[in-house]
Amino acid sequence: MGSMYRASKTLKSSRQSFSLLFNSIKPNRRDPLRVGLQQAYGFSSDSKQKEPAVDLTQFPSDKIRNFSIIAHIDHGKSTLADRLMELTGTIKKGHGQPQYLDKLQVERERGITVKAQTATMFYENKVKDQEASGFLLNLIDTPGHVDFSYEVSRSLSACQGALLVVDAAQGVQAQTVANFYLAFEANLTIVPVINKIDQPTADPDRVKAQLKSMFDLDTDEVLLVSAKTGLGLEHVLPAVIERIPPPPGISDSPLRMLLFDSFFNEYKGVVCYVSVVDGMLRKGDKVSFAATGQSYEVLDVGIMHPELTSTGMLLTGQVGYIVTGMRTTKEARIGDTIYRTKTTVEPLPGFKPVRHMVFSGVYPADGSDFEALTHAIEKLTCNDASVSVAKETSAALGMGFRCGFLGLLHMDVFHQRLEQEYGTQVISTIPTVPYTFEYSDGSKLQVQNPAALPSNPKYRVTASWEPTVIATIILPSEYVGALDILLNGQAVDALATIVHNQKAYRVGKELVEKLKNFIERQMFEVMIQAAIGSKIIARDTISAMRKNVLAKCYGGDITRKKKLLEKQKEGKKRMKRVGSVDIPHEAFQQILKVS
Ligand SMILES: Nc1nc2c(ncn2[C@@H]2O[C@H](COP(=O)(O)OP(=O)(O)OP(=O)(O)O)[C@@H](O)[C@H]2O)c(=O)[nH]1
Repeated sequence: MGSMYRASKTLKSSRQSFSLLFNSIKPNRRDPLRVGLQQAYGFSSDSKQKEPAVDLTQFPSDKIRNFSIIAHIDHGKSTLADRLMELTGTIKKGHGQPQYLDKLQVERERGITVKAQTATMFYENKVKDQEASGFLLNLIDTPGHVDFSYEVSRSLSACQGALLVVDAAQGVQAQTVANFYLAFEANLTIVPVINKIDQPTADPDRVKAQLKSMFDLDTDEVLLVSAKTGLGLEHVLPAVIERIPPPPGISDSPLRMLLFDSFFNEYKGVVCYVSVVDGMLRKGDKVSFAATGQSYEVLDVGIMHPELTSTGMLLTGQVGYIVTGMRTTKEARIGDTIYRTKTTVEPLPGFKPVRHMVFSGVYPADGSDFEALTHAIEKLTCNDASVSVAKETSAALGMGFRCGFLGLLHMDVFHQRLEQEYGTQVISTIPTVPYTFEYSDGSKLQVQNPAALPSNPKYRVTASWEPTVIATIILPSEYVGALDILLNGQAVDALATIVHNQKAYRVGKELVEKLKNFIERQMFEVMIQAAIGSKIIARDTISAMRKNVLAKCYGGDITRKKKLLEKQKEGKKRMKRVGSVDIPHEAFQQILKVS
């Protein structure tokens, strides 16, 4: 094996080999935007097959850590990835292009990540008095916007841990929660990182408390950093190495790899991003894809460092790419298991199927360009497996496709990528959600295109459904009024309601008024209050029925009359304090119906 690598021939000790390895890896100076998108993905027409630059045999599983960077949008994932790549010499410091891994034009123009990107880094970890030890770290930078969460969940499948990045001023946000649960459900070790501590409005203590109360994360384990200034960054990679477990695969088991992403390259065909779960792979090996049953020879294999770098092999636990000469994108099914041909392996679980939220028609702006659009969509969906595509024809627009997306931003980005990366001008129809119609014969029809709804069906439509969301809304308590209704100071739980702060006063006032109409007068005064916490926001009173205690008191003994009235008042006070207010069942129904 050593004979395959120039570097490894001269190795004397592992310490020496590590520094040799470092010297053999030059920071990549290419500017992906300048050299164009195809090259940014790694290959160009004049790119010759390079000698393997890295000897991966020095990195058995226990020297590997695979982790994602996850966060809410704009909390600084890509900037942190930049700093970590600089720290490890993977890219040159001040390479002049912030958010290096955001390579697509659409990402640069919009300032958001839409594609997860992997970078392999080499890092020498020094623990106190021990000798420094070399590690191979695979970092996956993920998008923050909810429309691209499929990218996040796929990336997590190639990792054992995640850096959960939170903005020190904004604190925990919606996608922090969603991404935390994605990582948690995938059983990953979570390393909490509070970023942007350089901001004047940063409040790391508040954010730490949020991380503790919402996710039960240990506040002592939270790293405080500024990806902008570099403050605290030296603690990140040692924490990754100490806390995140190495990949669990078995090196002497038959090869099993997970295909977790892919893209189409004009010169090489389909390039597959893989994570090696068990066994090892070398260039020239024959591999089969479980879902398609197709077999190929591995023509090139390597790592993303951060551009594609041939290594001639991939070992258990490593993340990299393979080229097999696959020409059609349909052959690469994301989530597929790749194994050595003529061996039998248990397929990996793959990914949950995508649920498309919006559908729209995509047609060539010039009707005659249908073929060009077909090719462009085929290639782009190779790099974005979350889009569904089905051919359709419109009387007005000719031949086109009905595409399913995860959201409106996803749809917009897809159109922009078709235009920018493949020069295809498209017309897209008004986006719609999928509807289900039930007919009088009991049959059901799912309609993703308004034009596909039969205008004169044989059977009557008896019911129609549109998608509904059962949602849990998590928001800071100051935005919610927990509106209690109190009768004589006692909360009536059945009437408590959660409303938006802005509506709380109106709703409280209305409920109090209605209660006044529906509750009958009691022997004592009834105070009706609407409250948010301890604050009373609306109030009214139902006066007491008055028993004529003076009825039998003839004559004009004013002192006795006063005494009787005082006694009555005292009794009512006591009743008001201890007595329960009688709300008839029907009154409840009426109040709730009206409210
Ligand atoms: N002040 C300050 N700004 C930062 C820091 N880290 C990142 N930023 C800025 O925050 C903005 C967003 O940073 P990105 O790295 O693109 O954030 P992201 O999480 O990758 O964004 P998405 O991938 O689109 O979700 C940029 O303007 C960064 O310059 C930091 O530590 N301090």
